Amino acid sequence: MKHTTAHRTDPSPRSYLFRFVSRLLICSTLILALSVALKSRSRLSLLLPHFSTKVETMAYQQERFIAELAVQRACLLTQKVFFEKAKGTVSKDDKSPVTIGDFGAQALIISAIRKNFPNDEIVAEEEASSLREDKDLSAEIWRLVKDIKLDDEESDNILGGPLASEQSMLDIIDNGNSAGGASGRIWALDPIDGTKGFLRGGQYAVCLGLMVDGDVKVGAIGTPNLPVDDAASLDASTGAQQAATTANGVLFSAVLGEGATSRPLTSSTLAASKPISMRPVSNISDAVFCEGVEAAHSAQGDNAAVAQLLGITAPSVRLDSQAKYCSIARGAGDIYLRLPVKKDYQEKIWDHAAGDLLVREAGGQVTDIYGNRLDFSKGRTLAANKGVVASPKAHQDAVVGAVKSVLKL
Ligand SMILES: Nc1ncnc2c1ncn2[C@@H]1O[C@H](COP(=O)(O)O)[C@@H](OP(=O)(O)O)[C@H]1O
Repeated sequence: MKHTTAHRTDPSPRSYLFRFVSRLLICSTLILALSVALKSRSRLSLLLPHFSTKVETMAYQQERFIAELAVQRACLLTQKVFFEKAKGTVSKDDKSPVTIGDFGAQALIISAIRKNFPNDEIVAEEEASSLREDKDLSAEIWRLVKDIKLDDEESDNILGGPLASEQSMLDIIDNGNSAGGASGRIWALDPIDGTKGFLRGGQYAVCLGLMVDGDVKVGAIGTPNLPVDDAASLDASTGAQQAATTANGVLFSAVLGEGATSRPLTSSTLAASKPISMRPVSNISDAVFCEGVEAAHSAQGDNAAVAQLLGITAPSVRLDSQAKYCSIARGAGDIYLRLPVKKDYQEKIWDHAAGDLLVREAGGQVTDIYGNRLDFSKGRTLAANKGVVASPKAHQDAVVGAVKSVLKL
């Protein structure tokens, strides 16, 4: 048998030199290309103000995905709590279903944030000290939390899978104790917004927003009792009934500079999304306004006076929770008025962060009663603002003008 052997001859000094020079050339060309690319990016961002936002916000796609998936999983828990425990309940004492749902949803969402963004801070509504003292309640919440998972295993694993133990659930709940503020990445979480609506079987929302240096960049809101149909509107008297019969639940989300979307809530992977936007309103008197069901949370008499001043004759649509922001963002209503009842009440950031971004990304504007943008950099509350006024951008000045006139500001 013939063997053929390939002989490698040692390269000559000339070919060494040739290889060295050619590698040097390739490296310097790459460095040159990189620096040109970086320079042209900063030049472009001066010429096109949106360019830098685009580049920056593309980084938030992962945050949006995790927020949506985490909210979707937490909605499974709130729905389970409602159907097992809340139906027919009206009280809101410490052992109420809403307390169970609140703690459970908070634990699930914070554990998903911890898994994916371990260095981020979280401002959440609940803290676990009362749970540590009430062993029965803690055990009951753990029994629910440990069994909640998305049907799609891969999606559930992305969120970190099931929580490890009852003790770790309590520790995770306490991770929501950030003081908030003007710097760093801070999530604002309301595990069940609209607790009264939840108990009634009406509207409630699972809300999560990400602020970076005090500016809201990402928002996700799950509304398990809103109908998927954009055109469907609810009011206080029919909301509960419709929720029980026609609603499938909707998951809303937005990223700063990227627009707002909605998709049906599922128990598995995320469903396909579609862009949403506010309804075009050429004449403000044709607008429909939304307000809270609870008279203790917004001054319904003042809201009505503002509507009258604007020539609005349609009755208000009353919804609990940030479902109001969601409704106007998808054109089921146009204006959201939350005029203060108590002079010294400070709105909580978790009640507004995600909704504020959703409406602005859907073509609206959100301010307080003075016309100032909501300032999420002041800590756990909107200490620099009073009330909320949201409407299509083109009409915001007129609506705020009417608010000032009614409130004599
Ligand atoms: N005096 C007040 N003025 C405005 N908001 C208030 C309030 N007292 C409580 N709230 C907030 O109103 C939220 C509900 O809003 P809405 O009435 O629009 O559904 C409550 O959230 P929770 O339901 O999470 O407790 C609570 O944070």
